[in-house]
Amino acid sequence: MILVIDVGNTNIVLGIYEGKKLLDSWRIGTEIHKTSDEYGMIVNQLFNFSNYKISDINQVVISSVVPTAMYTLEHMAKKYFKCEPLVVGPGTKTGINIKYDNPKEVGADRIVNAVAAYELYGGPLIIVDFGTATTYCAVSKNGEYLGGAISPGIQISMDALFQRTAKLPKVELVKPETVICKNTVNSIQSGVIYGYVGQVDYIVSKMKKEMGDDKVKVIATGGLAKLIAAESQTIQIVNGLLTLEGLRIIYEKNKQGLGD
Ligand SMILES: Nc1ncnc2c1ncn2[C@@H]1O[C@H](COP(=O)(O)OP(=O)(O)O)[C@@H](O)[C@H]1O
Ligand SMILES: CC(C)(COP(=O)(O)O)[C@@H](O)C(=O)NCCC(=O)O
Ligand SMILES: [K+]
Repeated sequence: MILVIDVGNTNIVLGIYEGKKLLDSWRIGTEIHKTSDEYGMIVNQLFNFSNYKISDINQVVISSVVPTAMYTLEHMAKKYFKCEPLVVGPGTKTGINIKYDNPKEVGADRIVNAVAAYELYGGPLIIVDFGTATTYCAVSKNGEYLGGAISPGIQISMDALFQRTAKLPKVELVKPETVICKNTVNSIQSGVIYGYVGQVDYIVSKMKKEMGDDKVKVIATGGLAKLIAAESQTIQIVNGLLTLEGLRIIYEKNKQGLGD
């Protein structure tokens, strides 16, 4: 069994795979001040609760866009799982040819998503990941990572509105019935959610045009994917487990070189 860990700016998602099968997954908050021992104890409790043993795991695979948390989790893997974790980065085999100006600059989560989506659905495709930030990534028919776009995430857009105004409250991210709203709470929900749907459909349509292909598949993932996909005209597939799947596939591609 392997333990895969995806460290985002808001959440750390952990999953256990046996072969291709995801046995369990958990989501915990990303806290850069937590120590490797604290993370070790959280993982230990999650394992205990679900009746898994730390010793069942023969490899830990990590992708992170938060460097401090990555070092902490690497250390956690060494200390508690007695293994040298596979950390997605330069040198990791992915099967994806990165066409970014500087390939090292691309967030590991974006690469991992691209690996998963390309393997599961085939290219050409666009991945939209609704995390802390929203990322758009284009992958060609031949598996080239063409690049994409990054915008402020839905929750942080909403948080900024609350923080920088005197009278606007913090509201729940739910879709109001109508776009024209008659109270402040619904008006904010309307602007943020329908505005976001517009952003997604506009960017995806422009990306498709630049890719010069009508058969581009559009896959959404991340904490808030379902909310937007329900309203979007361009998103075709929602796969909330894309990053975990990508980590499993990357493990398969790299396991020969690992010491177990
Ligand atoms: N299961 C969920 N249901 C609804 N919202 C979620 C869920 N998981 C995460 N979120 C929200 O999605 C946003 C972050 O998504 P996530 O994909 O975990 O981000 P990151 O990868 O950047 O840590 C946050 O605003 C969080 O509150
Ligand atoms: C864009 C991101 C902040 C998204 O992270 P997330 O929302 O998943 O926490 C992350 O992928 C990142 O730090 N990327 C580096 C810059 C780039 O991809 O070009
Ligand atoms: K993410």
